[in-house]
Parts: sequence; structure tokens; C-alpha cells
Amino acid sequence: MSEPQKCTTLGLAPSFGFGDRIGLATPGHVEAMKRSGNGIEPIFPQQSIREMTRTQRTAQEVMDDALNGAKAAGWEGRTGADADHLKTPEDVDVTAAVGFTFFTIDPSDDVDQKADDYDEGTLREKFANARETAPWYDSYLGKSVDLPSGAKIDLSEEACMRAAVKYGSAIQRALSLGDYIKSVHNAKGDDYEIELSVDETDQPTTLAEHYIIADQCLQGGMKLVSLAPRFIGELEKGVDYKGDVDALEASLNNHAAISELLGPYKLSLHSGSDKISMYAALARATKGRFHVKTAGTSYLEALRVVARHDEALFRRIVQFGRDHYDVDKATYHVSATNEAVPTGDGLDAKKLEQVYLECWADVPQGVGFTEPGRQILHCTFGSTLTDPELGPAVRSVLESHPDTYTEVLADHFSRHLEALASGM
Ligand SMILES: O=C(O)[C@@H](O)[C@@H](O)[C@H](O)C(=O)CO
Repeated sequence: MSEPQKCTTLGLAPSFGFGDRIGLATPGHVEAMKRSGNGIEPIFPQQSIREMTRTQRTAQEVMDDALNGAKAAGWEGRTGADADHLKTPEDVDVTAAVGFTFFTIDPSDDVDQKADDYDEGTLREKFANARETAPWYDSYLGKSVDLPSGAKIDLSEEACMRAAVKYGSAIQRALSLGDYIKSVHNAKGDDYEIELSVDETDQPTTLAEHYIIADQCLQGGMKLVSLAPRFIGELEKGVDYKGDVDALEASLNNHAAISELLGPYKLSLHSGSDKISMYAALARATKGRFHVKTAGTSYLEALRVVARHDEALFRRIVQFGRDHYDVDKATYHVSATNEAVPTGDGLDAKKLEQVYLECWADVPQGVGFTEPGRQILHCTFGSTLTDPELGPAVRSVLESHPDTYTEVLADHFSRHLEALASGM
């Protein structure tokens, strides 16, 4: 085989991230792109530091698996490469060294998640302490911004104080990591692009917060190509969007208007797996300037291959997942509980797949999966894949049935890509 291609930056082109936690999914991702790409650019190598830690894979392995898989499947187009959820300079070092081009900065550890609930007295007290992390405060205070969408952002004292308390340190961390990414790439003369993700917060990102965060990053010289706010409604892992899609679209219009006004940059949808019901709204609101990030859903499709070819192994994985779920779910936004999902005992093979993975045949047109059982398997990927028996057994099934894995992924992601294209 000849050398795999290098990854590139994708700029403002609509893009789709195909995270793969096992390293065998890219041929299926390529097949979906060939069938239903619709002008959307792929990011095949994509993995967060959290995923690499849990699966014990290196950045080099992630890169090699994705690029070799793409080459073997005959992909001749471009691909970006997403070093996802970076929190430290060391995270940048390990991913930049192996050719990642799209760097997702995640400053969520520095976000004050309680800021939205502070009463006035507490807010003022917290603001006094956070003041020095927000040197920008006075420059926004009392202003209002008219958005092309017709909405108005009121940068009132309260809005600016809450933004300072909630995001002051996070913006500082993002800017410093952005500078570090720039210095690493300038030294090598390599191109790069940055996404900022603030999606992993308890409360939705307000328009005022989005405006201040993005404006500060851009004023600080960050090469921001995309931003992932925490959108309204519930964006849980492994299931469709939960919430009012019309209200979401109205909110997306306003977030997209900010990105047009300040950037432009793309709006990014994290936990994008299976969010079929909201894709058209995202594509419409952003006029095609979007990035969608998926990962766990390819792992679940891998388990579908296991369910169909080795039922006994799938049953073990279900039980193992249930045993590890309460610990493994800690950093993920999910609502499933073991109590609400039947154990595998007494379920026949078809019902077991339906409860823990769900089948497209059972899902109405235009929406995605909703079964809570999916979240139990979704969160326990690290424990399962690093288990000395289960991990190799899963790989062995996938390696013995590559055509099944490619076909289920191609079908699965074609549905995602077509739903996005319907709004473009
Ligand atoms: O599990 C992870 O750490 C990542 O795959 C995700 O959080 C990623 O950023 C994502 O949103 C994929 O849907």
C-alpha cells in the first residue's frame, strides 16, 4: 500500500466528524461518504483525549487506523483530523506531533457551572473575585448588539457579570491554549484550525455568553473555525435530540447570526451522533456552515455486528456494561439508569438488540434512536474495550465480518448525512 494521505484543514466547508474508538470503522465511514456525502467534508481521524485515555490508544494509532482505513477503502478526497477535547499543552503536543489539523479546545474545567443559579448578592461577590479574569468586562458593559436574525443581545450588568463569573477563567485558558497551538504550528510552518467547545456545561450558552466568548477569542488572535455552544434542549449521548426542534431552530438562527457577525466560523454540534431530528434545522440555520461530531455511535454499530454474529458475546457485553455504567457515565451527559432498562435475561436476540441498540426498522422517518439502553453501552466503551477478554473478542468479530461492519456503518451514516443535506 502506498503512503496514506496527509490531513488538511477544511475551513468553513460543512464537515462531519467520524470518531472511531476501535480503529476499524473508517471503511464504513468512507462508504457512507461515497453514498451520501452531499458536499459535506469528512474528518476521519477524530478522538478526544478522554477517549484515548479510556481505550489506551495513542494519537498515532488513531491517526494510522483512520488514514489506513480511508486509503484501503479508496477515499481520494480531503480529510481533516480532529484532536478533540484538548485541555493542556501536553494534549496539543501529542496530537500535533502526529499530524492532527483541527484542534478542539475544551476549557470546561474552568467554567463555573453554578453561575446561572447565583442570586444577586452571590453573583456580585463571585464577580469581585473573578473580576481580574475578565479584563474585557467594561468593554461590553451596557452595550447591545443587533443581530441579523432580528434578535438583540443585551449586555446588561447582570449578563456581563454572569459571563465573567462563568467563563472568565475558561476564556483565559482557551486563549492560552490557542496561543500554544499557534506557536507549535508556526514553528513547523504547518496549517491548523481551532474549534472551541463549551458544550459540556449544565446550562445552555446564552447569546451574550456566546458573543463575549467568541469575540474575546477572535480579538486574542485565535484561528477559530468553529464553535460548539451548549444548545438548548438535551443533547444526550447516543440518542436523538430531546426538546422542541422549532425552538431550537430559532435559537440556532441567533447563534448562527453571531458567528456570521463576528467570524464567520462554523457552529459545531457535539454529541452529534443520532441527532437526526435536528440536523436539517442546524444545516438551515447555519446555511451550511456547520460541523457535526460523532463518535460513540460507531462503537454502538460495532456492537450491532457483535449482536448479530456472536450473541453470547453481546450478552456478556450488556451485563458488563450494566456493571460498569454507574462509574463510567460520570463525565457524559446521559439520563438512562440501569433500573429503567431490562437486563438481558429473558430477552430473545432480536429484543436484546432492540433494547440495547435499537434498529432503524423500528424508528419512524425523520427521527433518530431513543432507547435508553444505548447509553449504557455507549458510556462503557473504555471498560469493555480494555477488558482482556471482551476487547480482543469484539475486535475479532469485527475482523471476521468486515463487510457487515462496513454495511451497517454505511447505512447508519448515510441516514445522518442525508438528514443534514435536507437542510442545505
Ligand atoms: O467521548 C468523547 O470524549 C468524544 O467522542 C465526544 O465528547 C465528542 O466530542 C463528541 O461530541 C462526539 O459525539
